Amino acid sequence: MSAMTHQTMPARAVPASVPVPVPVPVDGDGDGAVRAPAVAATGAVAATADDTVAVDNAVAADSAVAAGDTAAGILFDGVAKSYGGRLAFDVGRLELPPRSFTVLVGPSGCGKSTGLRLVAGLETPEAGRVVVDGVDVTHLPPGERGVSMVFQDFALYPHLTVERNIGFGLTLESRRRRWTGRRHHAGPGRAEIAQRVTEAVDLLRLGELRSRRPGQLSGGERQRVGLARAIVRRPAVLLLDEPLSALDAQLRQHARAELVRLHRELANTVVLVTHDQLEALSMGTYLVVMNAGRVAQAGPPALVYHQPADTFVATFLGSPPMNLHPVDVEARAGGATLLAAPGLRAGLPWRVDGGEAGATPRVLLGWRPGDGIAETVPSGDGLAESDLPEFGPADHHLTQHGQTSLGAGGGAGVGEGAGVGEGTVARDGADGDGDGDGDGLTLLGRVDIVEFTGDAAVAHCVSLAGDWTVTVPSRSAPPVVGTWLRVRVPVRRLHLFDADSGRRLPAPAEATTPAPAGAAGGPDSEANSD
Ligand SMILES: Nc1ncnc2c1ncn2[C@@H]1O[C@H](COP(=O)(O)OP(=O)(O)OP(=O)(O)O)[C@@H](O)[C@H]1O
Repeated sequence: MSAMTHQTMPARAVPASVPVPVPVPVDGDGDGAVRAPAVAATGAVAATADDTVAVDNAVAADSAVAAGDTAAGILFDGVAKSYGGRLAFDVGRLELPPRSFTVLVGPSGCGKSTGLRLVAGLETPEAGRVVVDGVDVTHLPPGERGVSMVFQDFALYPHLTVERNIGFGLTLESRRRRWTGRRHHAGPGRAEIAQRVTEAVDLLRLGELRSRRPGQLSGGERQRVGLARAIVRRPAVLLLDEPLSALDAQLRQHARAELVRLHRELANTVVLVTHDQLEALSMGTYLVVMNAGRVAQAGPPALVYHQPADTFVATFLGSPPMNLHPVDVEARAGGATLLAAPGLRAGLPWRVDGGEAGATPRVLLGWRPGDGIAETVPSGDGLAESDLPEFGPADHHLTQHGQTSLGAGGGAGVGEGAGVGEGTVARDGADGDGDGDGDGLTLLGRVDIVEFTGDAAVAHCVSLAGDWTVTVPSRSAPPVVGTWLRVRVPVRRLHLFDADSGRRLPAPAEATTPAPAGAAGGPDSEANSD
């Protein structure tokens, strides 16, 4: 990840590994003659005598969009970018909604930063178009795209006060226009710069720090200055490349809330890159999960969490990750299905089939650790598959002879009841509450490890159906290593995937639920229609 802050960016690609200080003047004539302040070993920008560099050309203020006109959506249309013959970014079609807080998430090296750099103009794609606010910006210089970018460590000028750091880009802008004789479109004057800096200072609550230098600021304060420097340009699109990664856990949590608030106040489009799935789920209004340069799934975070398009998304989002079990599929009377594996039974009130091919698919059954309702089984020794209830209407009540409930899971998932809502994912049987009519999963396992996480205990269990984890709220008695647990999961919290392709096998209720606008699904969907 590059170490630096907000852009006026160089028109040429800057290697990701080279920290680029800010603001970097636009190399408008394309000769590469952009000089930037030296970067100290720490990643902070060192002062140089000539950090206001002579440059030419049209500059960012031309494209800085007025605050009231910042509804810029972003479209990747058949965009491909490779390095050394290896595709780093390969997206058929992906639309990031205007005014969204979009989060790009995925494992290291999956192409998140490349996507951001393609929007910023720091990279040029080999194929396809990047469209910002309806304008094809693929071949526009960075400074003419109406975007600002904040990098990982906010690299501030150590010799300048907070106030001057924030206003630096605008001052540079103003001088540059004088030098290049572009008086027909004057840069911001002193009064305007002062006013815009004051606005940014107020927005980021930096009033008391205006006269301090970066060395006198905490990490969180430096982050706010970095953001102020980006937003002072009033960008239609604000690109954030892991800006929180340098902060400690407490500051990071605070900074997340600040970013969400900032987005609300600016009402612009924000795109944040992170590899932190908690950040991805909690901050964004739109989520793009990437894998190996491609979009695995895009949509509102709650939808992506509750209806993951494939096993990659299912296991990448959520901590601990979703449990997956290979199961046998058996059709039952009345259009129902029994899923079975050693020590595991699940009844579904719908038929699982292989679509037009008609073949029974090989299936992976998934459930989230927070969705399981765990019960200890005191007479656990010697428990076996025969202890599982038979599939059928009378077999779903598991509270028998002295079993101890370890808490009510089944519905503690992220986004519960929000956005996607019960209606879109519910697929219960007749009683609609997910635990009736013999439906849902019952699974036996022996507790191997217990992790205390504060709010809960996570029991790692071994079973004939594979290893799995279940989360038990801390108000319940914690599971004990070596004992047996029986876990029940309501049918509406079960996930099915094709064992060969890994793709989701949607429940009937999902198939009839209209997807929210722009909520592209998995690899089959528009998001990767190429
Ligand atoms: N300038 C470059 N030259 C060569 N390869 C590059 C360059 N920039 C990125 N890559 C490669 O492209 C792929 C995608 O990189 P990218 O930085 O977009 O990933 P990322 O998802 O942001 O990763 P991380 O979370 O680790 O920052 C990686 O395999 C990376 O090694």
